[in-house]
Amino acid sequence: MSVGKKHARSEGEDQSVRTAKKAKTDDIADAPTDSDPSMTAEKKKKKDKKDKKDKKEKKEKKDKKDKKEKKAKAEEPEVEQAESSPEVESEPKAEKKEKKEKKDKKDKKDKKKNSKSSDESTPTESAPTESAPATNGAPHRNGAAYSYQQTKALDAVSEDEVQEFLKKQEIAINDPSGTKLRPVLQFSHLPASTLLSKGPFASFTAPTPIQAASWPFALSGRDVIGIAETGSGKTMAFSLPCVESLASSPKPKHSKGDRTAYPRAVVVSPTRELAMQTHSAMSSLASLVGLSAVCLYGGAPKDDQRALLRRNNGADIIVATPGRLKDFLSEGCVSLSDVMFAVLDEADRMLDKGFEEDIKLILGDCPPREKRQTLMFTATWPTSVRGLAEGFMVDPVKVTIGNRTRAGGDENGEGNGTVELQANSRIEQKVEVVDPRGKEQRLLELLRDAQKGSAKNDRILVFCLYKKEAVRVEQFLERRGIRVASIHGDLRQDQRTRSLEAFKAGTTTVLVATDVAARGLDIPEVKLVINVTFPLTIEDYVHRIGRTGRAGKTGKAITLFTEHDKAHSGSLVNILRAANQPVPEELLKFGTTVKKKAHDSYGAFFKDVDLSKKGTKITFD
Ligand SMILES: Nc1ncnc2c1ncn2[C@@H]1O[C@H](COP(=O)(O)OP(=O)(O)OP(=O)(O)O)[C@@H](O)[C@H]1O
Repeated sequence: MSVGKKHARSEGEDQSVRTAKKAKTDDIADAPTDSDPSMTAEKKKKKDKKDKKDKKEKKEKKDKKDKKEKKAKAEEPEVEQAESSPEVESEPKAEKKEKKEKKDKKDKKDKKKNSKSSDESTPTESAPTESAPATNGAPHRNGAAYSYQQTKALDAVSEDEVQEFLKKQEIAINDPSGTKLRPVLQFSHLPASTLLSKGPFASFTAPTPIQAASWPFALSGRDVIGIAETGSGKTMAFSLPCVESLASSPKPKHSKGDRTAYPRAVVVSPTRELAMQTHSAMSSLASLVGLSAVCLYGGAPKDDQRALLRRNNGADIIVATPGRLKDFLSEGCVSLSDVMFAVLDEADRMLDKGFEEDIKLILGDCPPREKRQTLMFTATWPTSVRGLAEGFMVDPVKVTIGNRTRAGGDENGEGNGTVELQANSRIEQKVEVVDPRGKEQRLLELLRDAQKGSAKNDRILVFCLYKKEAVRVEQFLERRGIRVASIHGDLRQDQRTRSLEAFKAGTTTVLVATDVAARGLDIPEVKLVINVTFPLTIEDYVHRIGRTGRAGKTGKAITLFTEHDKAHSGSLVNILRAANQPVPEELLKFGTTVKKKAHDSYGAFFKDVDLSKKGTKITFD
């Protein structure tokens, strides 16, 4: 059994068992032992005294711990915080149990079928794609009238050409239902529709690999997990099927006096800026077929957003950050009961501890997973979230781009099928091991060097871990004459937006950011990313550097690595090697053991660096 599956079980099924167990232990702890008739008065007195002392000690300990936690919180690194209020996806218990049993049975069967490929993506190389897929014409379970029909143009492509494309683009598709849909190699391979007749892809030459491989499944109404490198067009990968799905189905009617907004699609993003960006992309597409999209995010007046919802007749699509969406849900301004299409963008971030409860609540407000289509996209897919993700989906098709399935392979070079973390291979990565005290000075040298001569207007993104650090670094650079702005959680939303706009427009060429800017932001022409302080996780490193080298372009990332970051040396070495990047000797000295993220149920475990991994470039047309 994979760790992912184990995880799924511990998150779902064991919940009731755990509660029952806890109740039992609580019973024992609270049992009034002094009711024992054999106890003498003397003994009882002694016991009372001891209990009092224990209680006092316990209280002191707790106060101390609280104080410590409070202090630690004040110095916490900057990550977008979720304001959670837990509630699980609501399903009757018996139904849930029955479904789970069925799923377990099916999982076992699928596992047997896929035993060669383990629980992860299987390269489709040897499996012929079908020219008449089983899903042709089948109705979507979310009620969408759209039906995916493989086009004659795609039928006409030879099987060799399809296989060549899958191999060259390192596309792996794992479909538990065994449907083998061909990737759409060209936009002209997509079925004709009103949306496509408006020419939404005029500025692109061909679908990116993640779009090519995931569209046929998503357009067929299937749940999809899409994993592809940063900057590879994942937004359009989920936007097109979403808009097609909505455009083909009538909007359900609600009573005239009902002022609640009933969107039919919801996209959840971890940060405000990413939500705004995704909203802008989806809105452009949706407007081509008369659909509307509204963005809901924190830090901006709710009244304005409420007014937008009303003006757009409730809006067909809502792109939101979890906190603000939850607010609107609890106020009754928004209901997700009509949602046919739910997307978790940056899915691993949305499913990790900070947002997990919010996501359970949001998806719990949508129709059950059997009646909606759920899509998850990301560039990084750590084992810890995989089980949880599948619990929100029905037989998801997993589409993975990149040679990620070889790590941990046997002596014949056969992979164990595990999807590995991978950085965009068009980014030149450099790591400098430095003295922590010299970081700011080194940053200044790097900036001056990178913006020499004709490169003086090149955009550079500088990442810090802490908000206070970002403020300090910004001031340090400002004092030395660098045109700089910053984006972090201590700024008001209008300040954050202004900084980002100035950076995008090129009026500020250096942007100092915390990890609120690490994921998803598509800023044109960022030439260089500098990590002043290493992020909390290696996944965040991959996302941070992924702000450069987007849409087929090249980019550069420089990381200042200090002894304080040595816990990350092993995973960083892995990432560098997989992308054929130089590994400095000084980095190796910190060790090459990879400490996997600790998990509540399984604890931390270790894995050696895979020195055999080689990266390959994915080409854009
Ligand atoms: N078919 C295409 N051909 C060329 N460029 C494309 C294509 N599809 C999307 N793009 C462009 O590629 C850029 C990156 O796309 P997008 O922001 O969706 O990447 P992403 O995979 O979501 O990245 P991240 O993992 O960082 O969130 C965008 O500017 C987008 O307009």
